[in-house]
Amino acid sequence: MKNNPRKLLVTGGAGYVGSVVGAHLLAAGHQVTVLDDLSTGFREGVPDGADFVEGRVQDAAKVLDGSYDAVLHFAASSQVGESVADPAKYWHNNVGGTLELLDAMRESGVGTLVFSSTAATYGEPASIPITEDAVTAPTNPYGATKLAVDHMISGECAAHGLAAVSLRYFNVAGAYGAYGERHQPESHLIPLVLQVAQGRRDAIAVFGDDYPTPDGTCLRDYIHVADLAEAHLLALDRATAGEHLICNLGNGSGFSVREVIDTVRRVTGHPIPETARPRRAGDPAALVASAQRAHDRLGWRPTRTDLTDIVRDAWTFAQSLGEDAR
Ligand SMILES: O=c1ccn([C@@H]2O[C@H](COP(=O)(O)OP(=O)(O)O[C@H]3O[C@H](CO)[C@H](O)[C@H](O)[C@H]3O)[C@@H](O)[C@H]2O)c(=O)[nH]1
Repeated sequence: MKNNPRKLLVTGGAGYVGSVVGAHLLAAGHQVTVLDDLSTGFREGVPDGADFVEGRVQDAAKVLDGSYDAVLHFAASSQVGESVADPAKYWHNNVGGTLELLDAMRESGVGTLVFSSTAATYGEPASIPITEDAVTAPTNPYGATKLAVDHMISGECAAHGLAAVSLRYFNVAGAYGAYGERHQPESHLIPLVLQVAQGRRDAIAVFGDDYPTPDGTCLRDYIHVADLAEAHLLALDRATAGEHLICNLGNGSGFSVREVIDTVRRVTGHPIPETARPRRAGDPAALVASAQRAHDRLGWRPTRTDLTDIVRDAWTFAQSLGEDAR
């Protein structure tokens, strides 16, 4: 139990990362209200013990009644491909929604924000590992909208003394108890490979095997969602009035698409057939984080860095979903 329990609004707390962070906040003794419109989240994702308000981020003013200490903001549209096909949806939901949230926070006197940002704000990296000083040149509207929100938050910190931390996630994976990854449609590598192991797909498509990487497939920095959650609790404690701290969250090591597939083979015992496909548009060859700043400023160190452990937790969660919930 924490010595200073706080009253927190968690937007998007019925989604993958929001539900896991919400569960960690509750376990630490905080009081949590989840605001989620269930457009991509699930009612069962709202962590046990949280209050739940079904609504959009734009409804935050109706919830923030002057009694809240901080907001953790996860609600967003987050599919890269969809953002290319329907950019306006991303500018409305991610930028427009956050603008209204920031207004509501200012008007009700909430002085602390932890924001779910992304590696997609950097675009194609000039070098790896990627530090927070790297050029931000997003290659799709999803990344552009998240970067725009980071700029909006910086302005609030400078003008009105908001205490804010943006956490730039690399490839979030794994599960935490009853809370895990469940997108519809699914586009992320690990849940898709697990669907093959469950017999729900015939094979996994490998998007490109001619990248300049050791085995020709893309390298990504997979970070366990429970490690990610712990960084949010630290960010909440360390946020400082008037400062916008931006920290990358990753393990600092890259795993290839082939290594992920091999790990799923080992964990599940399934042969996992592959089909070679062309490169997916906009995929950088390698995205690996430097999380040095998160260590220095938040005191954060990931502890579940073994890909086998990440895949095993995701597999346990995938198997826990009933047929109708998949
Ligand atoms: O069926 C698939 C799905 C993915 N991949 C490959 O697996 C790797 C990981 O792909 P994901 O879609 O799981 O993850 P991304 O790296 O594309 O996405 C991550 O980075 C994005 C920004 O670049 C967003 O932030 C997104 O939310 C985050 O999960 C990529 O090389 C991709 O090409 C395949 O080979 N086959």
